[in-house]
Amino acid sequence: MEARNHMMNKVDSSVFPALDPEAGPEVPRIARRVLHRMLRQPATVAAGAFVAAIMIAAVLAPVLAPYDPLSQDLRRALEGPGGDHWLGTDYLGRDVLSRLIFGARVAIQASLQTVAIALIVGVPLGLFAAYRSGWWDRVLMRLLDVADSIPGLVLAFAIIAVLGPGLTSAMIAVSIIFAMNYMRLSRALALGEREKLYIDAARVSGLTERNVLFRQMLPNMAGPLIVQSTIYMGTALLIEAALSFLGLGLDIGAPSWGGMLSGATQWQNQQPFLPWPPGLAITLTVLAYNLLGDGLRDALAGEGSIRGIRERRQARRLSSRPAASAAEIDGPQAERIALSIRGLSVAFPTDTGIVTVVDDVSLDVRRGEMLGLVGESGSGKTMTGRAALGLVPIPGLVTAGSVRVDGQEVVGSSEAELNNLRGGSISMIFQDPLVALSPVHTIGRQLTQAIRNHDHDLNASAVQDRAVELLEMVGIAEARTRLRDYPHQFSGGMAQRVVIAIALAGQPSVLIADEPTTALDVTTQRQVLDVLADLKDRLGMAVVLITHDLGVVADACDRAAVMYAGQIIEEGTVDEIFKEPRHPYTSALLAAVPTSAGGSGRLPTIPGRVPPMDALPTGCRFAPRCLHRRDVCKMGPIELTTGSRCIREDELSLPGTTPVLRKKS
Ligand SMILES: Nc1ncnc2c1ncn2[C@@H]1O[C@H](COP(=O)(O)OP(=O)(O)OP(=O)(O)O)[C@@H](O)[C@H]1O
Repeated sequence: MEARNHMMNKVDSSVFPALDPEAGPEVPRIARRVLHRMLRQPATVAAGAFVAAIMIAAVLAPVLAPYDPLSQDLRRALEGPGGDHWLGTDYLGRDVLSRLIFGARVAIQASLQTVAIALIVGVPLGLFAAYRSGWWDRVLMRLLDVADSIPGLVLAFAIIAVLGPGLTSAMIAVSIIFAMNYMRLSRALALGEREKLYIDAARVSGLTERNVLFRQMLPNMAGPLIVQSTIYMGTALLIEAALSFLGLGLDIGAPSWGGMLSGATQWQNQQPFLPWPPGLAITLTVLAYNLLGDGLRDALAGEGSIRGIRERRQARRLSSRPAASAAEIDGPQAERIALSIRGLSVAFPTDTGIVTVVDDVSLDVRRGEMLGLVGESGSGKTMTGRAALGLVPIPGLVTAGSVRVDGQEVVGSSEAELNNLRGGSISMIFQDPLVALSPVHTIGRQLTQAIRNHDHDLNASAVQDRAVELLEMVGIAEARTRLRDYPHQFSGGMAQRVVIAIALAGQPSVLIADEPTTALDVTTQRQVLDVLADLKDRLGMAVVLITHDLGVVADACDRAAVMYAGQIIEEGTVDEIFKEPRHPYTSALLAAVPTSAGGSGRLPTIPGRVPPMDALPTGCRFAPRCLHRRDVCKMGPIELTTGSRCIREDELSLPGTTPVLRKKS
């Protein structure tokens, strides 16, 4: 609970668009843009105008209709179109135009009511099933499966049998069938939305379930639901017309398009024009509904989701914030910073509450610099690296802080913006190269694909040349020939070089290398580290080398940040960290590294284990394992002030070491 409160306090509502109280006004703006796009589609405009005209006719029927639609004049039966009766008269001498206008009322009312009932019933159930998941979802979906297995017509008859005959019962039956489809659609949409960061953020912030469902998720699902509704309106209208045609709808004399069509077919021989007005009204209205739905779908496709817009706006706002790092570091230094992380926290919702696994991490990595992010397993190194690319796995989320790559904010950026950033400004390589490469495509195909992703203008031979250049850059001999090889034809070290080459395709300024040498033997490790160090110098890249091996840090890095239980506990140059550690944890880690002095016997180990992230001690997180702990260490959180998170750093004189540097290959 404490962890949860702690996390909630840290949630910065400005980081999460969904929680932004100002997010509301985006919706009318999006609606305006969608409308603007629809107005540029002539077919959609014509369809919209037609539907609008029908709706106006339905509402104003008593004013617009020249005659009473029920008034009969048998002397003038079956007249063709003329001055008194613009669309002629039917077999009872009733004015066809007036009946058509009043018929629009029935058609519009039936379609609107049917769809409205279906939406009101189906969408909340679908949302609820997806959001709650678990047995709620299973029970609701099984019930739906049972209902779905009954043919629609049988189900409709069953409902009519219960409710009694008549148009209203029939349309309620149709509503229920539509509602089942809406339930499936909204569940599928909600399942997609539920996994997104903004929903986690909304949950974490303590918003009520109703608020999350209807204020956060529903607006982002509106597009497909509206499009589906226009299609169902047409279908409902057709069903109403068919029921009336068969005499199962309204009273036979009442003006409905289906009823008019039915009567007209009996008198078609005497008055061939008679079926045309209701027939055309039905066909054109259904067509207009569908065209409107198509146009709306196209217009929404150009827009993305409402959340996408909120995210873009948020990203703009974040990128207009002054960069803390730039403000804190002198001009020329600040310009050289390629990756700046400030107060980053990452959390995961778990059964026991929200667990913060990366807590208030701040780092700067300059161009041409390699920073070693070192720590025991589970200390939060990978999660920090992933957050830098906006790749925190679901259901984790960034709960606070900022990550800037080349000055561009990552936290709160939309997927589209992140996709531009990833591979371009920042790239990442992982531990096992063979998992990162597709086994069924040649290296050349994978490399050229990566190059094309970033440079669409290069022709085929330029792409090929660039692929060769990249392979040569990472030290692969006979590069042109090797482009035709598959990953299994490469050794582990060579495959890791290929992975690095692919990561370089977009000329990133920041490369996150997550344990890139762990899966390799010692000699190959050295070679891959040499490649990274060489690229960092030649290309001026900022490299973050994630590792649990201090030897690797000594070999390749300029600076190091030591992580423990989600926090950076010490930071400095490699020389400072190794020779004069200021945190007992760093010192204990160093004691476990082989030294140039050699020595006999077993290397010392650190007693105890890293505490679970949901049961951290108050005060210094390392205190329970620390040989230098005092009561003061347990009193409260300790800040990373002068490069160390040890409250006793001034009193302690901790032993360092001279690491064994592996031979350059
Ligand atoms: N999908 C997840 N759900 C819940 N917790 C997770 C998830 N992924 C990671 N964690 C937790 O986040 C914490 C940090 O994990 P992270 O992978 O960043 O550690 P690490 O220092 O990189 O460890 P390693 O060296 O083993 O990769 C760990 O406590 C881990 O249990």
